[in-house]
Amino acid sequence: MKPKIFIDGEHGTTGLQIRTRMAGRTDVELLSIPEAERRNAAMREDLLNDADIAILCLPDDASREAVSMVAGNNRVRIIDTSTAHRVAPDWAYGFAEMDKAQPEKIREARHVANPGCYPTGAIALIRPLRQAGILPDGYPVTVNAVSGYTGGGKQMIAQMEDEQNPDHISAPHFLYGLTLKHKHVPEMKMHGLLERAPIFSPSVGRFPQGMIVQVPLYLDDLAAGATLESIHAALVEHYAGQSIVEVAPLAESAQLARIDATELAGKDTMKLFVFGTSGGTHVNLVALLDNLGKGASGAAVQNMDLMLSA
Ligand SMILES: NC(=O)C1=CN([C@@H]2O[C@H](COP(=O)(O)OP(=O)(O)OC[C@H]3O[C@@H](n4cnc5c(N)ncnc54)[C@H](OP(=O)(O)O)[C@@H]3O)[C@@H](O)[C@H]2O)C=CC1
Ligand SMILES: CC(=O)N[C@@H](CCC(=O)OP(=O)(O)O)C(=O)O
Repeated sequence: MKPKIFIDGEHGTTGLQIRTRMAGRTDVELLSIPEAERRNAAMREDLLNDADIAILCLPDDASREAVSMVAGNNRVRIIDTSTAHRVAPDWAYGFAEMDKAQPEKIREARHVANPGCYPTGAIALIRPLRQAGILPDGYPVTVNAVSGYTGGGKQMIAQMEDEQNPDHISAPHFLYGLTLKHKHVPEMKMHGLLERAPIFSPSVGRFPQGMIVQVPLYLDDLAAGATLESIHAALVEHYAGQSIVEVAPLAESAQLARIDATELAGKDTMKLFVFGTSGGTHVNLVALLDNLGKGASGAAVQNMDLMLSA
C-alpha cells in the first residue's frame, strides 16, 4: 500500500506549491479536500486521521486544531509548516542540514516542525559558527532580510497584486516587524544556539518569490583569530557532504557586484556567501533562498521524503 499524504491547507500558497512538487509522483497516494470544503472541520478530521503523513499548511491556530484532531491516532505523522511547534521540545526541527544527526531525527520523528523561511537562512549562517566556537556567547547578532511577497500568503499576495484591494500596498519595498517582536525570533534564538535574541528586521520587496537574509559581524568581537577565511572554512566544513546548501567560494563572492533576491526563485536549494575584504575588520554573511522553496514547500517535501524513508 502506498503511504497516504494529506495536505491540510492545500489550496493556500504553501500547500499549492507542495502539491505542484508532488505532481506526477506515483510512490504516494495524495488525499485531497475540495477547495470549497477547505474549512469543513469534519472532512478535515476524517482526512487527517486517514493519512500516514499530514502536512499542515495552515495558520498557527488552525495547525494546533489539526494536531488536536489526531490526538487519539497513534499512526498519523505530522509536518507542520506553521510557527506553532518550532520551539516545542517534543517536535523535531525540520532543517536537515543544521546538524549531521538531524536527518535521522526527522526520519524517525512523529512530529516535524518545518522551519520558517527567514530562520532557515539565519540559522544556516549562525549555528555552524556557534558550534565552531567562532561566534561567542552574548554576541549581539542582527538579522536583516528581504522576502518575496508570497511569504505573507494569500492575504499579502492580494494586497500587493490587486490595486482594488482596500488594503493595497503600493510600496516597491517596505520594512515591517517594527516592534522587533517578529514570531521568528524565538526560533532563530533556539536553533541558532544564541544566548541573546537577535535583532531581526524583515522587509518585503515587490517580487513574488525569493529571499536574502544577512548577518553582519565585527571580526574583532568574535573568537580570537577569526577571519573572513576561517568563517568561510567553518561553513564549508559544516555543509560538506550534502547537496541542498551550497557555500559560495570566496573567489566567487569577491567577484560579485550585487546579489539578486530572486536568483533562487523556484528552486529548493540555498546558497550562503561570506562577504568582506581579506584582512578587513567586518564580514557580512548572506543566505539566498526561495521563501517558498527551501523556506517552506521545498523543505516540507524534503522532510516528507526523509520520513517516508524510515
Ligand atoms: N508563504 C510562505 O512563504 C511561508 C508560509 N509558511 C507558513 O505556512 C502556513 C500557510 O501559509 P500560507 O500558505 O502562506 O498561507 P495562505 O493564507 O496562502 O494559505 C492558508 C490556507 O489555509 C486555509 N485555512 C485558514 N484557516 C483555516 C482553518 N481554520 N481551517 C482550514 N483551513 C484554513 C486558508 O483558507 P482560506 O483561503 O479560506 O483563508 C488557505 O487555503 C502558515 O503557517 C505560514 O506561516 C511558512 C514558511 C513560508
Ligand atoms: C513576507 C512575510 O510576511 N513573511 C512571513 C513569514 C513567512 C514564514 O516563514 O511563515 P511562518 O513562519 O509563518 O511559517 C511573516 O513575516 O510573517
